[in-house]
Amino acid sequence: MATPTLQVALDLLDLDRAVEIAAEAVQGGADWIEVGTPLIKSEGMRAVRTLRERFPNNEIVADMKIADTGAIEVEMAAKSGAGIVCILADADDAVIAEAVRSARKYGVRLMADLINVSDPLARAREVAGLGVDYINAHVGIDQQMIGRSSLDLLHRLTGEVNAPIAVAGGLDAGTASAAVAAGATIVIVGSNIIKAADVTAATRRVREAIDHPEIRPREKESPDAVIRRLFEAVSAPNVTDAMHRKGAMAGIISICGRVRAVGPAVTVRTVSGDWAKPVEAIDIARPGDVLVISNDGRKDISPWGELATHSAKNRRLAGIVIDGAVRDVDDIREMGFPVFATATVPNAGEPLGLGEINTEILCCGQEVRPGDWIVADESGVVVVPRERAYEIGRRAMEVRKTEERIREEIRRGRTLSEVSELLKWEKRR
Ligand SMILES: O=C(CO)[C@H](O)[C@H](O)COP(=O)(O)O
Repeated sequence: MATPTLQVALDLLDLDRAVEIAAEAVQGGADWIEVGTPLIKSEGMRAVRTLRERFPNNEIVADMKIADTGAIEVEMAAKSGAGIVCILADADDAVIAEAVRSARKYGVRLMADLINVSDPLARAREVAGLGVDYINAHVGIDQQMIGRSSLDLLHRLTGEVNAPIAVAGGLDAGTASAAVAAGATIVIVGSNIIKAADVTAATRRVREAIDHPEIRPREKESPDAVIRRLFEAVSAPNVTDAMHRKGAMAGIISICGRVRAVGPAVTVRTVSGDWAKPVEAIDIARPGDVLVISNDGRKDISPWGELATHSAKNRRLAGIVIDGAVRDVDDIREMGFPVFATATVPNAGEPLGLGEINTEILCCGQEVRPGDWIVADESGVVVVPRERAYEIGRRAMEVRKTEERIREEIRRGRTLSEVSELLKWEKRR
């Protein structure tokens, strides 16, 4: 088997950062350098020219995602120094045919990207027939976030298409290795290399994995276990970032300081400090659930205290979130159990049995339904609609990864303003 090609995808906005990251990736064993679509949109053909000059020994791939004017876009990329130009397989045959003619004229190769193609196998065969050089089994970044898999797409193509197959879409060392074992000859990795604090080490891990490919049995995890794993790895701020600043409860804090609670909500609506329903809900909740209680925002009476916390802890609940007050704070702190509340007050309520369990409630300004996911830490409490929990978990992980690299660049001496090119990207009016 020929050595597979490792292509690093520079999906960044800033050319200086892209050059630095590319250098580290090449040191780790990347063969081809892809000028990612965001970089091309941000910096234009200057990005292709610069990377060509800085990396004379590496193939430069221009991810133009061509949809129209095939000839001129291939010409631009070729004249700027790209050796391979990416076109959308979804483009009309007329666009692909023109791009192929232009590619032959300027001595470059074409890679057709199967992103969003409804019948990938049929289209892959067609574009290969039109003269495209490589087929890219690509699942795009937004598609990955809702659970689509590039490996699944790859499996539909290998051995069926008369062209070398590249694969892209959320690959890491493990999935890259499996992709080569399944027949991919070009492995494209973006996020899991370029967002790493140590890009060289991350590239090396992928290099090593694809040079010794193996099919590893995929871990069987339930959807809820995957969601929990994702949310446990991120912070509440990562989650609100992923939700475009939505989902955060207002005016609620952690009673025990540095604790976290992650889990699906069991909701409780109670009235005027009545503690019957909150305590009944402890027995209804499953281990790992978060009890989310609305007490009409009343801060003068506590429907929750130490004994309830003790009981919740015994039942292995993940935490308590209450739009209202709690008491016995010193005992709760001693238990170190995650309780999030809007106030503390020593007054107890009465067990009257008013209210409801597992209905939609409003908690600190956010609607919470049974089964919505809660991510709470010292920064606050975020509620994630249950139908978007997987997607938001994936997006929050990407936020976390992006911050890892930025943190590393700040550690190396840059300011946050420089790393994020603040002046360039301030919103123009
Ligand atoms: O073309 C792209 C997005 O449209 C990316 O370059 C490609 O998906 C690889 O990046 P990642 O590994 O982060 O998915």
